[in-house]
Amino acid sequence: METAAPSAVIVAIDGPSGTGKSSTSKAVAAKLGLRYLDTGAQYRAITWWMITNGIDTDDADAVALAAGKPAIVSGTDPAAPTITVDGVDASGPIRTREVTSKVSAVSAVPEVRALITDLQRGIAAEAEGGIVVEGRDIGTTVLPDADLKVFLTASPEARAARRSGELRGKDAADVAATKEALIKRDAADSGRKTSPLAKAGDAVEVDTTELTLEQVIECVVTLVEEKRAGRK
Ligand SMILES: Nc1ncnc2c1ncn2[C@@H]1O[C@H](COP(=O)(O)OP(=O)(O)OP(=O)(O)O)[C@@H](O)[C@H]1O
Ligand SMILES: Nc1ccn([C@@H]2O[C@H](COP(=O)(O)O)[C@@H](O)[C@H]2O)c(=O)n1
Repeated sequence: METAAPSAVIVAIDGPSGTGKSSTSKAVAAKLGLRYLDTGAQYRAITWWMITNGIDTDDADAVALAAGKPAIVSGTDPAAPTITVDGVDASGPIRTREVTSKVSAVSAVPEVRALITDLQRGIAAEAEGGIVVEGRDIGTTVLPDADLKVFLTASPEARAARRSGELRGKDAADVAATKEALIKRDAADSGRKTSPLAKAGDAVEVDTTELTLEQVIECVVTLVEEKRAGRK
């Protein structure tokens, strides 16, 4: 499926929640003139549509039956990524706590994964200059022939502190609750049967716990440049 132009580079960035996938991928894509795809936003979008349309997100059969109904469109400009559902801007609604708590159940449904995976492969194939695609199963399932695969990690403590700081300031109770929620989501994402969160065998693992965001971006940019140089 990866049929972009010969000079194009396809980069897959996977990892658990809060490891810095979105921030890193957007910045790397912007620096290198590549497109950017946030696949988590697509799973959040279909989850938001299920909730809005009264589908019980714990009922896998009902979710599977409805999965083909919403039209999900992702804009891949790293400076201004967009996501719409049936033509409606969903970028705000997909970030609510309700969607975050239900997205793992919806994304575990094989029919949902099949549809979203097709969508992702189509977007990658159309990105003539190349693309950075971030998610949980990009290197293992969606784009197994990606030119570069990166798997970001960070300690649960670092990830919770980052997320809590983002929400309301670094209160100890917030950090503990956030840590529990992200561990629970990672366990669900890693434990599902269909394309679970996993590091591809040929992915480069980068532990970001002690790194600044700028250092992680620089590290990935260097890895992409090394790949490009090796292809000349
Ligand atoms: N190396 C880092 N050091 C400090 N803060 C970071 C670092 N990387 C990312 N962050 C911050 O951590 C938060 C989470 O980052 P980001 O949204 O990029 O993670 P993610 O892996 O895409 O998360 P999710 O999978 O939950 O969407 C953001 O506020 C981001 O600015
Ligand atoms: N390739 C992917 C990407 C995401 N998911 C599911 O979506 C959830 C939300 O992802 P965020 O990156 O926006 O936090 C995530 O917890 C997964 O359930 C996925 O399955 N595959």
